[in-house]
Parts: sequence; C-alpha cells; structure tokens
Amino acid sequence: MRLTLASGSPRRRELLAQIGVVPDAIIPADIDETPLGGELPRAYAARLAAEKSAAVAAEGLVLAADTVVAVGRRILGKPSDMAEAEQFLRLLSGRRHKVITAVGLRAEGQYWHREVETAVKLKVLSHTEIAAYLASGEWQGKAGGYAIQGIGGAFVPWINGSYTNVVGLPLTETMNLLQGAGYVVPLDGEAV
Ligand SMILES: Cc1cn([C@H]2C[C@H](O)[C@@H](COP(=O)(O)OP(=O)(O)OP(=O)(O)O)O2)c(=O)[nH]c1=O
Repeated sequence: MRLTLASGSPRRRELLAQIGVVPDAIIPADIDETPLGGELPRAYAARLAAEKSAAVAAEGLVLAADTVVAVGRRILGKPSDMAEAEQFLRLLSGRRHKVITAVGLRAEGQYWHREVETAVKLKVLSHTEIAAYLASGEWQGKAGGYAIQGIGGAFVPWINGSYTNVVGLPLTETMNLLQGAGYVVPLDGEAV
C-alpha cells in the first residue's frame, strides 16, 4: 500500500524511519496555520493535521501531523522570529505545559486521527541561557521555540507521556493508525 508523508519536517521522516516505515513520497502541505478566534490548542492541532492531509493529493494513504505547545488555552506554534521565540521561552521558563501532536491518516474517503498530549516541564531559564539558546538558532521551526531532542533537552527535567510526541510524531499511535488502515509495518513480521 502506497504511503505519502504530507510533511516537510525532517524529524517526522526520521521518527518513521526509526520504526522502519519509509514513505513512498514526501510532499509538504502548504496551509494557512492561523488559529481561528478562540480555538483551543487540541482542536487547532487536530484541524491542521486534517487540513495538511487533505491538501496533498495522492493515491493510497496520506499521513500528516501538527505539533503545538499549549499553556492553558494559549497556543504556541512555531515562533515567527527571534523576538517571539524569546517571549515563548520566557513564558515557558519554570512552567509545566503540554505538547500536543495531532496525527491524521487519510485514505480515499476515510480519515482516522489521534491527538496525543505530553506534559513537559522546563526548568527556570536564566537570561544568559535564553540568549545563548536564541543565538543557537535551534528554536527555528519548533513549536514553543525549543527542541527537546537538541540543546533544549538540557532545559527539560521532566516529562510525562510520549517523548516521540514532543519531537513531532507519537510513534505508538502512528503505528496503530497505519496498522488499522491495513499498512504493513515492519513489526507485523518483516525484518526490521
Ligand atoms: C516542542 C518541540 C517541537 N518540535 C517540532 C516538531 C514539529 O516539526 C514542529 C512544529 O511544527 P509543525 O507545524 O507541527 O510541523 P512542521 O512545520 O515542522 O512540518 P509539517 O507541517 O510540514 O509537517 O516543532 C521539535 O522538533 N521538538 C520539540 O521539542
């Protein structure tokens, strides 16, 4: 069965590769990521994953995902510039927050999806740490302005839930969606 990954995120491709899933095509979806008025983080992520999967026309299965950081009702997406990344890091400093990834899988006429939440705590960040992190550029393209899989990992003393969900694709749920749609993953019996 043909699988298209509707994502430009190298992390999503690498996470799939980690479980032996190699898409037949990778086509990033170009959609408007502006939240609707009053839209809650989980609903926003779910809507974007659905829109990304629908924006790519392909035979077979189309997989898409969207990751956001949620501080209460507030949605932190990818910072648009360094000033916004700084705002996000100041807000997240010393705080527990949620990282929500919505995964969507589309096949002709059908759509399956899961929204997964991981609780993450960031340590209290000093001005020096924030300045050095901003200078590293790692915040670019990362929801909430940090990357747990990078230097940002040093800011995270605690998580509760799926790690791969924070990096951008919850592998357990993604594998379940693929299996449910009849896609044969290596864990079904092929050599990994
Ligand atoms: C919190 C966090 C997010 N991220 C990333 C995962 C996502 O790639 C990104 C959130 O942006 P998304 O809009 O979910 O995805 P994307 O623009 O990177 O790719 P595409 O829409 O084409 O699939 O933040 C990390 O890599 N590490 C982290 O610790």
